[in-house]
Amino acid sequence: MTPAARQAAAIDLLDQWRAGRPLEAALTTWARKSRYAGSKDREAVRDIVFQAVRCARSAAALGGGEDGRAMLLGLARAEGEAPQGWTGETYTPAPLTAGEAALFEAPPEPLPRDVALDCPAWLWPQLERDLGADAGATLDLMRDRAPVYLRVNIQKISPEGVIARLAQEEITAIPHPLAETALLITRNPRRLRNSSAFKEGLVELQDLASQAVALDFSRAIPAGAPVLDYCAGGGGKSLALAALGHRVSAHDVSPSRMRDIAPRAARAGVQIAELAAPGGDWAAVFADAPCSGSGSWRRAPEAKWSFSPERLDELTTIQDSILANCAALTAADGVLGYATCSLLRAENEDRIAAFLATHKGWACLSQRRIGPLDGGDGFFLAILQRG
Ligand SMILES: C[S@@+](CC[C@H](N)C(=O)[O-])C[C@H]1O[C@@H](n2cnc3c(N)ncnc32)[C@H](O)[C@@H]1O
Repeated sequence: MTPAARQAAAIDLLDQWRAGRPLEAALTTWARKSRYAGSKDREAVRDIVFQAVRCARSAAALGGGEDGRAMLLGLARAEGEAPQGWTGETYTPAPLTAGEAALFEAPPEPLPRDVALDCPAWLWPQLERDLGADAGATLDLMRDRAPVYLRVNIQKISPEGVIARLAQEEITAIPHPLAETALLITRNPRRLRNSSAFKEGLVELQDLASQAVALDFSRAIPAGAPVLDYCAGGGGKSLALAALGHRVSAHDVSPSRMRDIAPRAARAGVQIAELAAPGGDWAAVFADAPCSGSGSWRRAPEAKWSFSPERLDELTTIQDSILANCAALTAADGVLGYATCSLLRAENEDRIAAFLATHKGWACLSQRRIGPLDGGDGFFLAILQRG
């Protein structure tokens, strides 16, 4: 496919997204129907679509409309160059109209700050308050794709060993100071899933901040302590904690979300029990609570635009009840870790304050925020202890 033909496909997919279709579903159907599209074409179309969604507000403002065509014109205008090859022939977009061509005759006018930062209008005052001096730089960074990190399974191999193994398959990775298990992939990240190191369970794909949070929680509890991972989902934190030597039991309100845990654990060479209805007194409970996901909007940019004040209210209620449930499962002197991948105080520090106000005998030992400026997703971790 030519670059213009890839853009035509992206325009169609963005129109479907604007009409309410989830991006992944639209991309999957397109890839299935477009037998002429090779793997490089599929990757390129996906990259264009995701970049346009990350920058949906500024792209629409610069492109003069909300549809996919206007969004791509807006992205092109931000780059300072009119799109090439839009002739209307051989599956390319129609030529620019006079009005569209005029957009490229003058430099773009300055946009309001929240539009330029591609932040939902209602959320900007909160994020500006919660992130303080880092608000602009954080949101600006989140207008681009996220770096790819892997977690070294240190039970099986050292980071240096992984770097050498991956180099044989032309994948380059370098350490990151935020987490000793983390390597940043600097070349050929898309090859990782097919690499022998991945297939042999020597590495997992996992964001830097998730790894830092697992390491922090592990350090806050006795070495090898059993852990109840109360919101285990696909098992990212369960696997990271198991690889740090903990005996992990996983639970999720939706057991089907845990279906990947068994094969991932088998690949990593660890055991993780799955509990439908956990009970008892746990010395360590970890709650990676459902949240806005605002710290990972680079990876899941649709969520940025579908998030709403009503959903935030729903989430904070769920987060409070998860904290209360986990507190009831924690033994005397036990430790409870509460984590989110949210940038919002309302889902983080405010939830801990509300918990402490209603749970006597509990103390907060530490709270840590990790931001995209640190290199990975945004994350929050509070370590609580029952007295
Ligand atoms: C942020 S995700 C977990 C991600 C996972 N820990 C990982 O590292 O891959 C949050 C999970 O919480 C689960 N969840 C939502 N409400 C819950 C509840 N009331 N009790 C337990 N789990 C819940 C969701 O099904 C979802 O899988």
